[in-house]
Amino acid sequence: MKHQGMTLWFTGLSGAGKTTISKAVEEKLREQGYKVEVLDGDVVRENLTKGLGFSKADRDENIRRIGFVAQLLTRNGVIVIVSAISPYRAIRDEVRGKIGNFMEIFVNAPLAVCEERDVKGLYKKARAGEIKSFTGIDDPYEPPINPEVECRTNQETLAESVEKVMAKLNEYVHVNNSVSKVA
Ligand SMILES: Nc1ncnc2c1ncn2[C@@H]1O[C@H](COP(=O)(O)OS(=O)(=O)O)[C@@H](OP(=O)(O)O)[C@H]1O
Ligand SMILES: Nc1ncnc2c1ncn2[C@@H]1O[C@H](COP(=O)(O)OP(=O)(O)O)[C@@H](O)[C@H]1O
Repeated sequence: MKHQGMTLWFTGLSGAGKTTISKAVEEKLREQGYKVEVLDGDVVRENLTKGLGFSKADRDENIRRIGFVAQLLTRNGVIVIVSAISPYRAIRDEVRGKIGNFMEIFVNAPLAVCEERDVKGLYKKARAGEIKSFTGIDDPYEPPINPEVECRTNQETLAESVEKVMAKLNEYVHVNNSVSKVA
């Protein structure tokens, strides 16, 4: 039987919790014996999409390239975890269409909460005008309309967010019985 994988696509503002939740999900999946690869916006921008900026055209190109790699891995039985702001709905829907086995996870926290967290100090810089086109400040974020999972990270614990993602993934695995484990 040909095994297919699945792409778990985490989208949301900077500081919403994409990396935190996706790392915890990655750990759980590895414990359970799944083949997992992680494509995190921050890391991917140092290699696969090095040189791209934050204009709409560059963000779309970033997402297309990430989507392309995710597509290749997904059709070869890997669970791909993508963690990228991916602020534009149309390009998220485009990669969803290409990948097929795709779960969109909206990591949702109000801008004020993300800004208060300011994990990397970037909101402060954006407010000071030192960074231009910062998502949520002077650049758009288009929330998903019908995501498979929504994690409200200002209202639920990390464990609850992780559980929601795992539960939805298990639904897919049981319906399709097609996500492969490491032999
Ligand atoms: N202008 C601007 N807007 C948003 N984010 C910025 C910007 N400049 C740098 N950064 C840092 O880059 C990370 C986002 O990269 P992504 O590849 O996820 O962005 S995108 O999906 O192409 O929109 C993002 O990482 P996260 O905080 O983990 O989301 C920021 O650390
Ligand atoms: N329920 C939660 N889920 C995820 N992160 C949370 C949650 N509650 C608080 N946080 C905190 O929010 C911050 C999110 O940062 P990060 O995961 O780097 O965001 P992103 O990858 O979206 O930029 C971390 O400091 C994390 O500890």
